[in-house]
Amino acid sequence: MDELENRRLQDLRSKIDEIDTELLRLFEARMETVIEVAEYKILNSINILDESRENKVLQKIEQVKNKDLAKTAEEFLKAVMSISKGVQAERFFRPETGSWQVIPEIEEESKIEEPGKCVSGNVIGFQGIPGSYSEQALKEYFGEGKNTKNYVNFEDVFQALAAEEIDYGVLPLENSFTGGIADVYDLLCRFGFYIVGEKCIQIDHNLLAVKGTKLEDIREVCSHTQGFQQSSNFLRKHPEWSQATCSNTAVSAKKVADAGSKALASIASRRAAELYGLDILAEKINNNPANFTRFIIIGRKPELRSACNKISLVVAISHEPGSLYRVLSHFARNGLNMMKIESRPMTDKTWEYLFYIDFEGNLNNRVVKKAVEGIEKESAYFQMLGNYPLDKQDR
Ligand SMILES: O=C(O)C(=O)C[C@]1(C(=O)O)C=C[C@@H](O)C=C1
Repeated sequence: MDELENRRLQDLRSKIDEIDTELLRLFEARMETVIEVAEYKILNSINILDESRENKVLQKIEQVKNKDLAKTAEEFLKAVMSISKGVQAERFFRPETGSWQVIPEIEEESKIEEPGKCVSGNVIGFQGIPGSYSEQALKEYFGEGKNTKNYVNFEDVFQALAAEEIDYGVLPLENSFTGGIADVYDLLCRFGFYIVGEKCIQIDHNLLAVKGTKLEDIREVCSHTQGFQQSSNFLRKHPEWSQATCSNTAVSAKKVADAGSKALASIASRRAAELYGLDILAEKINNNPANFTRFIIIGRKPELRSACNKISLVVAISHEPGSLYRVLSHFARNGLNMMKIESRPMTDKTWEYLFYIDFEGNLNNRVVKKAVEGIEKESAYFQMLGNYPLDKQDR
């Protein structure tokens, strides 16, 4: 190659370099835009694949002046759209559930109703029956006089939300004495719904029985497992009492009232005693006088408002030295306050764990967003559970 030819090649290559720089700038802009499109579509339940839009995009090849390039221009656009869909899928598609998921960062604040001020037509579900602590949390969060529906099991509340029978669900997530409520954590992951609020309530358990009952009449106590665990010191003083587990503390109070037998007692709330006409034989029998349960409000969609200052997410990390450290380093590096981390065994993988993490922040904040993106990249599995206003009693 003579020197002249060599120079010509160099010139052409530097022209290609300039074009590539420009192409990469445009590529980045397109990918950022298709991610925004995906976020919008997921939040509005619109399919990612839109063939009619793709056909419209392909019509742009008419703009190509060199008609010899029309066919390859079409291939180019098809490839770009294919890459775009790959980026959308990589970022948002969760193959394990077959659904799309978005970090709730683009919802416009003005459009969102605060769950506590939810429109009158909204129906709120809870587990248990009237007099349950879940109903108390519901009333304290949403206020009195709302449309409510109650369900036998925690899973029924999730199913009802999925079937659009209810708009929100209220569920206990953790107790200050007994810790996390495993079933609710597992259901949160399985259904992929969002936490949109929380309410902490003080739980005071009481020993209830039909009117005129004395302690020595009792043979059996019924309650929810949490009621038993949180009152274990009191129950230890009565080893002669057998224990019967009910799906809910209020259900146990109703059972005692229905049975009408002095041999039966229940551990439940003061309101349950009032509702089912029972006597309180012993007040505040919980081990810890400061016994709190944190309830979460779940919804089908994330609800991001400026008042949201607490984020919950779940991650699975790879079996590699330092992997948990790398996930947690994003909190330290970005100066974010981690409030809780709890591990739960993965149901389908023995000795592998999911980590539930709560920390302070709002997803519209650039630093928070950066940390969340970093954590997502570092994790083998990532699920955003929600960004919601912290209930101050949780501190
Ligand atoms: O415009 C959209 O709806 C997009 O999601 C973007 C896009 C594209 O890459 O242009 C990707 C997927 C759809 O099938 C259609 C078009």
